[in-house]
Amino acid sequence: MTSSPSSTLPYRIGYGEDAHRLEAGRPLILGGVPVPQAEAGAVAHSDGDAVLHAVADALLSGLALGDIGQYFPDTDATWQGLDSRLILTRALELVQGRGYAPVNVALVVTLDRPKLGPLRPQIARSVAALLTLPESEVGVSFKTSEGLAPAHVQTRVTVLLGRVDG
Ligand SMILES: Nc1ccn([C@@H]2O[C@H](COP(=O)(O)O)[C@@H](O)[C@H]2O)c(=O)n1
Ligand SMILES: C[C@@]1(CO)OP(=O)(O)OP(=O)(O)OC[C@H]1O
Repeated sequence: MTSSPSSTLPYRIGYGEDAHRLEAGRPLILGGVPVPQAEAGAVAHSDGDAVLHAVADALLSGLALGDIGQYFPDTDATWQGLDSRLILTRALELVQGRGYAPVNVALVVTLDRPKLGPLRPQIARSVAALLTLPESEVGVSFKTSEGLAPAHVQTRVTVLLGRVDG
């Protein structure tokens, strides 16, 4: 897959984003957490978890390892309905294999409805657990699109990667 020269920098920044169209009658999963109040869910090849896709892309980008579409092509039926927690776990393994680990994560979900505030602790806890980070190192923000993109979910993520000694 994508190869990058080995890095010895103490820290590296990663950035990722993902968007999915929303359609009625589908489940909405964000950060590995089902959103029970959602009237519409993501149209996607996998389970459509825009949070986990963006976090995984942020990890990969921090080390110039490409993006999740290269590792999990949406042309491959193997990944149909894939649990996106596996995508994030794979991205984390790749980063760890290069001698880095996430230090903290900041993510912003843009979604008009429903309100996600009540799920903030669950989403932070779920993402943190997948990254083996304390919950306090995962910042979760929510924004509406102010009606500009009502049938759309988007996530933007920054991650700080730190070199692991030894
Ligand atoms: N799906 C969402 C979107 C936003 N929130 C919270 O609402 C507040 C206002 O959001 P604006 O986009 O209008 O600035 C803010 O506190 C968000 O956390 C939400 O809970 N769920
Ligand atoms: C996850 C993959 C693969 O199932 O598909 P989607 O669920 O459609 O998600 P996206 O973020 O558009 O792209 C990455 C894909 O290759």
